[in-house]
Amino acid sequence: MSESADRVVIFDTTLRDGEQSPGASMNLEQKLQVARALRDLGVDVIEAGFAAASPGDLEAIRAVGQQVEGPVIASLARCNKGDIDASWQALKDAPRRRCHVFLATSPIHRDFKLKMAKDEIIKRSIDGVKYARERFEDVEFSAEDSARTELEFLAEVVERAIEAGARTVNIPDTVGYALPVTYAETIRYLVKHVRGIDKAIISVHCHNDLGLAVANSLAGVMAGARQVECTINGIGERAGNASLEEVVMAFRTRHDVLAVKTGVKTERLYPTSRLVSQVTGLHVQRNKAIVGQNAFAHEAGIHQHGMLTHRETYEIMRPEEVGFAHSSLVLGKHSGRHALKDRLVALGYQLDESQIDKVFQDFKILADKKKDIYDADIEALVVHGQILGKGSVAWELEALSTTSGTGTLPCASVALRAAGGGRFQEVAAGDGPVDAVYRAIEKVTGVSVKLRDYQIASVSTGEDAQGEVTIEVEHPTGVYRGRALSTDIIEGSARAFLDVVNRIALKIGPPRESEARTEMGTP
Ligand SMILES: CC(=O)SCCNC(=O)CCNC(=O)[C@H](O)C(C)(C)COP(=O)(O)OP(=O)(O)OC[C@H]1O[C@@H](n2cnc3c(N)ncnc32)[C@H](O)[C@@H]1OP(=O)(O)O
Ligand SMILES: CC(C)C(=O)C(=O)O
Repeated sequence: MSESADRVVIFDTTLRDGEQSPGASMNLEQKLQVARALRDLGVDVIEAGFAAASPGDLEAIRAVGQQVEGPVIASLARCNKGDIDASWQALKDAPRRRCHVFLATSPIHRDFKLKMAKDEIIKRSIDGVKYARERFEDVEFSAEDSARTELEFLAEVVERAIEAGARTVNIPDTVGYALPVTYAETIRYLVKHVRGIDKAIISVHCHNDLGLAVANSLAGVMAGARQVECTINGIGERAGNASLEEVVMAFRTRHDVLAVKTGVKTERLYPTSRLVSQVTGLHVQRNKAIVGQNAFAHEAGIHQHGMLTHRETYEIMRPEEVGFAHSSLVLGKHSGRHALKDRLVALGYQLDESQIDKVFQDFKILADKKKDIYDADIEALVVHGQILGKGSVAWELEALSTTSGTGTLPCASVALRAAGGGRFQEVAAGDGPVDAVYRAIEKVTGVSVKLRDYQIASVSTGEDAQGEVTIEVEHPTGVYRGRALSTDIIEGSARAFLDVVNRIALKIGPPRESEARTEMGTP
């Protein structure tokens, strides 16, 4: 851990305070998986749990302590021998370990919860830190509910904890009550009034009950704190803790003002966020800063136009910095012509201005009805007649029959009508009836593709339920998606395939006369 004055220690408590989010409990394997990801992310301290909470938590802390090398591994403990002994049991074989003891200091906790007078709090804190120091070199003391504690008393407790051997003194805003200005005042007060404060690192631990956890943490750092306790995705008790990714990216993006650094490899933020979300089952809201699905997505036309001219008009961070693949311009009802034109070009369409105007009009009508506009929707607007005329559908399904069953080779016979006139038919065998149909269509059209994804879903109920077939294929000219609805799943599969073939035909031009196909008489 660097000792330089501008280095902030990142103390991750996803596995302890984060796990206190209702429903987020993790088993040993899951804790190990997250701990390894936190190590790869580059955090300095991992609080792996509360050893006295349960035998399972003790074992998980032990496993993390022994198997995850690099960061300091911490266990939380109340100021009592049992909790500290449990922490020692968990961490005695860990190469880098910390015991984190805590005791509440605020009047409301003293009077109602602990029923202890001020002098008892001081004695219990000193005893706890000293007992922990008999085993652990590295002891942190937290004055729980610091933000609602009388400043003079808080300073006294902190001073005595440092004298007793605490190397880190944590000043938690346990219930998220502080404001940036008051929290900064508290930290400044301690810096000024606690004798021996320079022997310890001041730590901040902020909860998000008023949505101020990150702002308060930053204010604390600006006032002199050099450790931030935080969690991935901001998970934690009640409204959560300060979000690690937000704190770290604020330091990085506003280094001009905050002037501190961390050891976090920011490009690991997004993958770590995804992992924690999967393991805990706690979804990340779409508009969550840094790691939400919308964090680098732009829908409004004016913003999209800005992004197309210069990314920094609407982005203060690069998505790659936090492990996102790229920014996205999402097409929707607020999008403008610039973004639509850009997408059309990306999809391979060379349309003139009047054609773009027409697509734009149709696009706005569609966007009023449909929340998400996919590339396939844009392609459908262009392909299905409105822009390039009915004749742009190169192939239409005329007839289809299949045979399949146990012990027989699945076969299909497909007849298609070509846009330029003529009815063509082919038969083919395949691994199943759908595969046979696809091979027959390939033979008729001369368009050969690699199927990447095939999905069928029921879109209604009952015996006449419609099946929606969606497919994704790879062709030398690109990746295409097709979709079709039918009560007959083989027919739906054929139509989805033709949807794709027609998109490809639009790009590569109409079928050549020389292509080998069997023309049939019109019935
Ligand atoms: C702000 C925070 O996030 S603090 C961490 C909170 N996390 C947790 O509580 C999760 C793990 N906790 C647990 O599994 C259980 O609460 C245990 C095993 C630790 C304790 O369980 P129990 O012994 O049944 O006690 P219970 O939780 O009901 O009550 C807490 C007891 O600890 C005492 N206590 C609370 N904080 C402290 C402290 N920092 N130091 C010493 N004693 C404390 C309370 O006064 C109460 O004592 P009592 O039993 O003599 O009345
Ligand atoms: C134990 C301390 C650090 C805590 O979690 C809090 O006060 O919120």
